[in-house]
Amino acid sequence: MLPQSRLHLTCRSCQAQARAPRSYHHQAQTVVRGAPSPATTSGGVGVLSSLAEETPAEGQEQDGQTQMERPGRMLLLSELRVRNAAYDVSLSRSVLTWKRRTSSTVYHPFRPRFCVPSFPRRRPDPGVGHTVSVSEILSVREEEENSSRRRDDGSWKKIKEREGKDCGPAFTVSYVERSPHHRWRCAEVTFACPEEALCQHWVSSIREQLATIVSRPKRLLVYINPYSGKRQGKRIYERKVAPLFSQAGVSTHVIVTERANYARDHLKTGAELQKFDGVVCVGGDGMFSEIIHGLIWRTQIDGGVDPNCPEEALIPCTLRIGIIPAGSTDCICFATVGTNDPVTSALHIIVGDSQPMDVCSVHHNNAFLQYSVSLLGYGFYGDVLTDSEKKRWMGPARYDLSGVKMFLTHHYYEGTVSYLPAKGIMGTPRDAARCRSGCVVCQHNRQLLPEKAEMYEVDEASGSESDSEWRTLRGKFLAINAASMSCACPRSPKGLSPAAHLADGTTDLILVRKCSRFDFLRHLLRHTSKDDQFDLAFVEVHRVRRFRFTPRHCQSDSDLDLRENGKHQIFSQICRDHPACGCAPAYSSWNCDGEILNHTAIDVRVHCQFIQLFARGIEEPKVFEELPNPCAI
Ligand SMILES: CCCCCCCCCCCCC/C=C/[C@@H](O)[C@H](COP(=O)(O)O)NC(=O)CCCCCCCCCCCCCCC
Ligand SMILES: Nc1ncnc2c1ncn2[C@@H]1O[C@H](COP(=O)(O)OP(=O)(O)O)[C@@H](O)[C@H]1O
Ligand SMILES: [Ca+2]
Repeated sequence: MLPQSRLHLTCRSCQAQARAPRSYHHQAQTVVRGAPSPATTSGGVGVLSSLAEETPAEGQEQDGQTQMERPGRMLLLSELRVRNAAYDVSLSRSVLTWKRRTSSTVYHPFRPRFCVPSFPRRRPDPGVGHTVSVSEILSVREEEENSSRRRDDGSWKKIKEREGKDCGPAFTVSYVERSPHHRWRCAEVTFACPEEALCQHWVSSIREQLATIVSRPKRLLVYINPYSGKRQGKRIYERKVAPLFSQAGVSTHVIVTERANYARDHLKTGAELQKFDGVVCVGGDGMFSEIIHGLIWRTQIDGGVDPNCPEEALIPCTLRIGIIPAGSTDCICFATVGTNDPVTSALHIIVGDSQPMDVCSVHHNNAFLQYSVSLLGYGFYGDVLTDSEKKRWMGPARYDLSGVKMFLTHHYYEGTVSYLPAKGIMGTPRDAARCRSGCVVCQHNRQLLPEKAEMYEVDEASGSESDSEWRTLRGKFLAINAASMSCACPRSPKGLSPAAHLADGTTDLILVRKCSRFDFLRHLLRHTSKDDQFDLAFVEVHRVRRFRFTPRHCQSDSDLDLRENGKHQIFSQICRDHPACGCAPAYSSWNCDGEILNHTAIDVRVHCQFIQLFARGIEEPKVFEELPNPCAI
């Protein structure tokens, strides 16, 4: 028998205050159509019944709205206790809300105060409510009497001690709480119930809502590089990530890599990918690079496409990839989540976030070399990487030491850059606006691309006319960088190209021409300040769909003449016939997401939204009303 203690309610449908049972919910159809149901007109009293009875089937959702568009559609409402204080707790399809009862509390179920965490944290106000999106609930569990739970510090504490008294039946909800600097934490709140049956009903109702979120992964394939960064990958995963996955009911198959390219090769041939909802890599950008190479390759082979052929329309990868940052730069994680924090990344994976990302394919003489999602850098960044590989034992600091060394060396490199500007798109590399969660620029520019065909393929098909679209620059450069996303990282929180987009089908080609050391330092320093690193006479930046680079030593004078006539196809010809191409150690190399390319004459094209990450892009800080949450752990 269910508890029948009573609760004051005001129903928006009937505007009548009623004395209702402690557990109350509207008839679903009444709320959908905005008309009072027989139950509500006769006093706003509903009875506790199973969710299956009250939840309309898909076909009944006639207005076509999403769950989030109907936050007020209540499924459950009860008076429960949190830390021995009375709260009105409600569950709708989209939010879980709990609000402290005061003597004057009159419940307004359709006017919740949205109280997502605010910063800085303010003193708790007992009258304030808490609202958590169902999509950000991680798990719910029923507390056993006298049960104990492991704390973050590894010790155990009794639930009863926590509640301060014998609390009877109780359930605990774990959910995402936002902390400063885009970090997410797992918070918990325990609700004490007057009856076991009510407790079970709450637990099963929340679980049923969670089960409707189909985007959440259930099985993950995890690769750990034990040598990434400060060699803490395994420890980070075991201590910080695995417990969260297990708490959220995500099963994992964990593989610790035994050599470079172990994960890539396993994905290419061995992994039973149909068994998994996603792949997680624990490591740095180099490890992520391994994962995408394996996955992209496998997707093409499974789809009957030749991954080596530059003219083939490649099949995008649908299996999402999660990054647990444990590397030296971790710029792919930082630029897609906003922070390099393993717990935050794990929570984005658990809630089933999706973020599409552009991928550049790099070819040399029509032969596939590598994919890139972050930085393709020749000159300065290529040399920093080459030099730093010898200092791997130093960990992440190797980049700073090699950076200073290469800055002092002050080499310049001659070559020719041709590029196909991205036309008709929204956004430029000099925009003040940034690519953020739900970016409209990425959505808009994706729609500009013809279905199943990238822009460059269309250009090639149209023959000589598209040649006129190409622009060619020749000169002496300190650095040639292509940033397919901002490349924000702790060293440069705004990144190499702050206005670049994660998924707009373009890359920002940054050319730093030969200049003095002093000027180059000014340019570098601006990566760490608010000043515009492109606002210098020797720096230019272009948003492009495709580009080619040929170093000076790969070109003959006659080749240069030919190219000036617009025959850019000559690039591959020159390189094939020139024995010195790309191999001479006296010249720079390309840094491709932290891997050194074997060739220097390259042809790069962007594949719009080619892979999917367990991320949502960087969230804009929001002004929230309040959320001091005394229950957060
Ligand atoms: C004077 C300070 C200047 C700071 C300039 C910082 C610019 C940083 C831009 C970083 C872009 C990073 C793009 C990502 C690359 C990663 O894919 C890739 C692989 O990552 P992983 O090891 O995790 O696998 N990482 C990298 O290639 C590392 C690039 C790091 C470059 C650091 C450069 C430091 C430059 C210091 C110059 C100091 C001059 C001082 C003169 C007195
Ligand atoms: N078990 C392993 N032993 C040695 N190298 C590995 C192993 N697993 C992966 N690698 C390679 O280590 C390199 C660096 O990995 P990454 O995770 O990016 O660390 P970091 O950020 O410190 O550079 C990558 O090129 C990757 O292919
Ligand atoms: Ca891009």
